[in-house]
Amino acid sequence: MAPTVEEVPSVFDTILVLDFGSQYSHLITRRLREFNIYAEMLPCTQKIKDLTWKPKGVILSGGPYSVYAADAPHVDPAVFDLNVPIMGICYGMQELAWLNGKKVGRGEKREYGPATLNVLDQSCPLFENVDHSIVWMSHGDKLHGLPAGFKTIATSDNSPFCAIAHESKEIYGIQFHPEVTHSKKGKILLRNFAVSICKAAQNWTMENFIDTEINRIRQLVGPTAEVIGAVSGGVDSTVAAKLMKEAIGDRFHAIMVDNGVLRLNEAENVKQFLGEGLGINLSVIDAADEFLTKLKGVTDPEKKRKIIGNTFIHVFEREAENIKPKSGEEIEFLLQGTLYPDVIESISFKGPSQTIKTHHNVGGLLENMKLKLIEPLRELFKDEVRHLGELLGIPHDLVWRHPFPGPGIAIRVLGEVTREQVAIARKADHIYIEEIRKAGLYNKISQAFACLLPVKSVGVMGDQRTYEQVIALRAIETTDFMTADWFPFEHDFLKKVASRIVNEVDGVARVTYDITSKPPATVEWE
Ligand SMILES: Nc1ncnc2c1ncn2[C@@H]1O[C@H](COP(=O)(O)OP(=O)(O)OP(=O)(O)O)[C@@H](O)[C@H]1O
Ligand SMILES: O=c1[nH]c(=O)c2[nH+]cn([C@@H]3O[C@H](COP(=O)(O)O)[C@@H](O)[C@H]3O)c2[nH]1
Ligand SMILES: NC(=O)CC[C@H](N)C(=O)O
Ligand SMILES: [Mg+2]
Repeated sequence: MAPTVEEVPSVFDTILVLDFGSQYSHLITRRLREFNIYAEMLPCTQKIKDLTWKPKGVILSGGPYSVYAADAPHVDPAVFDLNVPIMGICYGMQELAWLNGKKVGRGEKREYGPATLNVLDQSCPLFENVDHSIVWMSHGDKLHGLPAGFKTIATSDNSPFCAIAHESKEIYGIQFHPEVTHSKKGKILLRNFAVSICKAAQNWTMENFIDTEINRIRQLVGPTAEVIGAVSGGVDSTVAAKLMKEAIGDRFHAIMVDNGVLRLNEAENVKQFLGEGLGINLSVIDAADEFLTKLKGVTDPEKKRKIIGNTFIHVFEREAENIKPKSGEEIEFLLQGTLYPDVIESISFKGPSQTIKTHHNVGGLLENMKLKLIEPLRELFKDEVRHLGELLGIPHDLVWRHPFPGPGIAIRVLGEVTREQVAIARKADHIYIEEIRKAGLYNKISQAFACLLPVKSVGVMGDQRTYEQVIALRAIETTDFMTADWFPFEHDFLKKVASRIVNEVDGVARVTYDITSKPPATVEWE
């Protein structure tokens, strides 16, 4: 059967995760996908009648609210008319109880941390191979009695209703969080729910996704229309571009903007590995002067970010006008490398969070350009994108590159960004990364780079006094870039890098290593 142009959930069996705002909600989706079941998260306010696909099962996530509060969010009751298995986790279970008798209230004591699961009903398919395991609790409210039509299927010391099940329907509630790794057998429990209870097929593999997605793109774009896209040489845009190339060949036009704050030799490298190596139809636009002129005299980090973001859009739009489609028609589509975490962020049921810094890339083009958007990676997490990249034959080193921010070295040169300052930061960064690679550490580190600080310091070289700037090195380990810890290099490694940078980079007299985690710091310095 040929896949239709509908979304992925129409092609793969899908578990719907309704998000009540727990910090762990997206992990439920992750865990399910780890055993090849496609899962998609939508806000708890999702109207079931607006779904264009039918889930194989539904999970109600945890959340920070109390179900009995006046402003607490509640699930669309139509979810019960889908007649598919439902499982509530923490808030999700309390919601099931609230809807069936309102026996939920504040617990005498809050419960954060480990508990031992004591299964009462061993015949329950949810608990195959999970009895007596450690589960993770994080709640202050609890059930004060059994909801109508339910029975207790597991207890723990502090939770007499640790897990409940409906007497006749496939509806379950669990007080603990199976999605966090501290729940030792949580993943097995989630699999039991999805596979044994929901009967979801375990066919969500990147191999299957490639075929589905290429077909989807071809049907969406049709036989003649053409597509443009911004590519940076980063992982996401390269994988998206390669997928487009596989789907529609030269009808895809990639544009790379050399904004003057890219890594050393980056534009030439990208031209080579994307253009020649992967056969992608690529134009590299040298807009360095334009960017650097606009950045002249600007030192405020947010101002720099805004200038770069706006200039990106400006240059991209101008260059898109210059692309002459083979068909003679107008370009119809714009490719974007949006990933699932971006989607989650925009749908998450959490309300606005504070802006720490404005992340700027080539976004916000759509309205002006009247282009239709194609986002082939919007269902994928970063590691899935990397796996996809490997399967598409993109070289390993490229697939595993550290992320590089859109504003580039401009946010790594503190203070005013000039050609000279960029050149210093670039050289130092190049040496640092080269040494990291030589030491076999590149893949152990999530991201590493050098920053140029706008301070001068006294040194002595060849009996001469020097008075030059300072380079700060940063290397972090993280899984999601939301929190991060600094990487514990051996002292000899740091010694070698520092010595090379001071010796080889004119304008630098001193090197420091940044040992701040995120929070309280961020990954980038600006
Ligand atoms: N110099 C550039 N030229 C053209 N497009 C760019 C440039 N820098 C960023 N972009 C666009 O902004 C998007 C987002 O940047 P982002 O850094 O998040 O992704 P990436 O560069 O593709 O991958 P990575 O996370 O590995 O750096 C890119 O996918 C690309 O479309
Ligand atoms: O594409 C991007 N455009 C940006 O404007 C931007 N700012 C930060 N980053 C990257 O995001 C991650 C977290 O960075 P921060 O802790 O500094 O916010 C790190 O990986 C940063 O490199 C950006 N990426
Ligand atoms: N983690 C949760 O879902 C917590 C649910 C609810 N807010 C409680 O404290 O019990
Ligand atoms: Mg990037």
